[in-house]
Amino acid sequence: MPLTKITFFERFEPIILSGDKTITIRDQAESHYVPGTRVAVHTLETDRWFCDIDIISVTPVSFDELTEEHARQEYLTLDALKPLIREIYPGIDSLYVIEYRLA
Ligand SMILES: CC(=O)Nc1ccn([C@@H]2O[C@H](CO)[C@@H](O)[C@H]2O)c(=O)n1
Repeated sequence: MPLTKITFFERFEPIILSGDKTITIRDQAESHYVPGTRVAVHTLETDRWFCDIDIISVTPVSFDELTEEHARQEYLTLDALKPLIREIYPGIDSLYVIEYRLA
C-alpha cells in the first residue's frame, strides 16, 4: 500500500531532517493522520520527497492554547509561531498538533 503523504514548506526541510522540528500544527483538513503509521514527506512547492516520518500523536489545540513548548517543538519562538499560523490558517482557531519522529 502506498504511504500517506504530508507536505511541508521547503524552508523547513533542514530542521525536519536534523530532528529539531518535531511537530507540525495543521487544521482539521489535515487532522486525519493516524498514530503509529508512516507518512511520506514532500515539499509543498515542488512535491519532492525528502523523508518519511512516523506519526506519534494528533492532539487538538486551540490557537489561544499555543505555548512556548509548542514553539520549542516547532523550533521557533512563540512570537514567530503565532503570526505564522495566522498567515497559513487565517481565522482558524481549531488546530491539531501532529507529533512525529523521523522514520
Ligand atoms: C499544505 C502545507 O504544506 N501546509 C503547511 C502547513 C504548515 N506547515 C508548518 O507547520 C507548522 C505549523 O503550521 C509551521 O512550522 C508551518 O510552517 C508547513 O510546513 N506546511
